[in-house]
Amino acid sequence: MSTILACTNLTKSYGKHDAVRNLEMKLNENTIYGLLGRNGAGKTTLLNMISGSLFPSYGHIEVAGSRLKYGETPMEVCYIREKNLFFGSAKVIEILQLASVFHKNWDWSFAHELLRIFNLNPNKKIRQLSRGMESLVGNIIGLASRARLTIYDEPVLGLDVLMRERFYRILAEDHANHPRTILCSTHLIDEIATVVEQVYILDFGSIQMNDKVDNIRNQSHLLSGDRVAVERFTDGRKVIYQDAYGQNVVAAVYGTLGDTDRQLAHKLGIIIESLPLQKFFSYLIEGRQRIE
Ligand SMILES: Nc1ncnc2c1ncn2[C@@H]1O[C@H](COP(=O)(O)OP(=O)(O)OP(=O)(O)O)[C@@H](O)[C@H]1O
Repeated sequence: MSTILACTNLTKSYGKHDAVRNLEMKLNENTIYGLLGRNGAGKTTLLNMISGSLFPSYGHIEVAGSRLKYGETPMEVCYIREKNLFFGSAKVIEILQLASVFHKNWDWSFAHELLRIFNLNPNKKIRQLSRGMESLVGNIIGLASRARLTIYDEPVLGLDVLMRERFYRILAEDHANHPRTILCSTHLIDEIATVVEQVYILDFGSIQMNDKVDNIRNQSHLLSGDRVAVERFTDGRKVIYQDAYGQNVVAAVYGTLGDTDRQLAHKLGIIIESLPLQKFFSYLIEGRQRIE
């Protein structure tokens, strides 16, 4: 599979603080990725660099094989920011008309269909929209642009659960018909897990892990039982988080557990449960583990 985006040794410093540090990222064509990280992890800084709005202190970015130059906006990228910079006095339709100029694969019939699906009046002014409706304008641009690389920074912010589900469903359906790469930054991992194939987890400006969602699901487990038994079982395994409650211990373990492992756990009185992705993400970040 060919690469649409490659970040090499990417660093962005503000004074002595590295918002992004020695970051490596490679995105394949036609894949949907999630970018996860807690507040201040460096997600927006990274996305601003990929979209050409911010220049790295070190390292470089290649989009579709070309190295991004200072001040250059990559033509293949459609970036939908967390905080849109739309003119308040412009109408929704005028914002879409402006966006269509910058994206050569723009699909007007799809854009009109999306306005209808999301109940947005094209003649309303941006300043008359609610926070969620404004997010929807950005989401429509991201979808209708059909760019080779679409980047969303928190696309469902301010959307109610119905609109969030609708957005993710349309994203998945449209991606199946018009494959392209989508990178979606979010805090809501469980919601996005139904559409993303792979996730990058960012913490303190660096990638903590990068894996397929299915692998994470199959390999993350929550063990609970007597402290001695759990410690014996987890010896030599990748423990991403551990907490004690008196004599009992709860441990989050990353790795494959085969039949023999499960039989041993049963013998030791250890209960094994699968770990929801959101919980895995919290444990990984709280335990500050890096999974290679
Ligand atoms: N212009 C700036 N000047 C100084 N520090 C900055 C600047 N922009 C970002 N930072 C710092 O860089 C770090 C990363 O910020 P960034 O906005 O990229 O995080 P984030 O993961 O997008 O957070 P959130 O999820 O809260 O939006 C933070 O510590 C932030 O304070």
